[in-house]
Amino acid sequence: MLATRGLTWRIGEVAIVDSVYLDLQPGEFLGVIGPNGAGKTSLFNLITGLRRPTEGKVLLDGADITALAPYQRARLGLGRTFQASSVFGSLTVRENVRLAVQAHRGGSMKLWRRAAADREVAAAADAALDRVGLHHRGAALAGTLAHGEKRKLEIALLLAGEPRVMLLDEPMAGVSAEDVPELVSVIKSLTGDSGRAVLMVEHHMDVILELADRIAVMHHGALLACDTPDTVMANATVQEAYLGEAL
Ligand SMILES: Nc1ncnc2c1ncn2[C@@H]1O[C@H](COP(=O)(O)OP(=O)(O)OP(=O)(O)O)[C@@H](O)[C@H]1O
Repeated sequence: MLATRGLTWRIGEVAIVDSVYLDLQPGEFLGVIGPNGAGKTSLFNLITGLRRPTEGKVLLDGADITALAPYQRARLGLGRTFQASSVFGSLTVRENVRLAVQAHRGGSMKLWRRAAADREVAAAADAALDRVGLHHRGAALAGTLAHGEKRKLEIALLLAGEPRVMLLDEPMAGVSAEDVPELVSVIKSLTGDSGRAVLMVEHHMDVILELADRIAVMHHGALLACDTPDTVMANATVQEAYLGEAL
């Protein structure tokens, strides 16, 4: 579904991302881990098109999308979580999601069928809010949400774009321990239907182990291992890379 082929990003002589080959199957959940500075976010940026690789390719359904802009990749079904800055704090949660649905469907809405389109947008937004368990907070101002709720809203905004491949960059960041299990179950449900694939960077190993079908380990920009959780955890090279860090 999503693949990278020798994906490389150099700054001067330094390879921040070093010849990474990844394959993501439909319905698969791939966790990306690695010590701080390993290149995980940079890899994400290359896949979503925020950065252009020095070498290598990104493929979606076998088609080379390396030269496409982020919005073009999003249209093809590659979505990443919105950063908090793309949430309008002074609008309600429901209004934020409706805007995201509208932005996604924009071109197809003719003025004469405006009322019907509005109903469709509202229904899609409500479905996304239901999906992440935020329906009851629809009328709250987005700026007043707690961290865990904000992360859920970011996922709802992503769902509004109907992505086939979702990239989540540290979805647990800033979330209090008591909110983690609920967010994990929301994220778990994302691959449950429709063959949607998820690529997730996350520092919490317990979260990765609960969610991931396979784990890719990055170290100094390169892929150290990419395998089932059990195999990766038993890998001596991976343990060495994490020496001094809790794995
Ligand atoms: N624009 C840039 N210019 C120079 N160096 C950069 C740039 N972006 C990233 N780096 C460097 O590349 C390396 C990888 O950074 P990156 O953020 O991708 O790692 P990461 O694995 O996501 O780290 P963390 O887990 O801390 O978020 C780091 O050493 C970082 O300082």
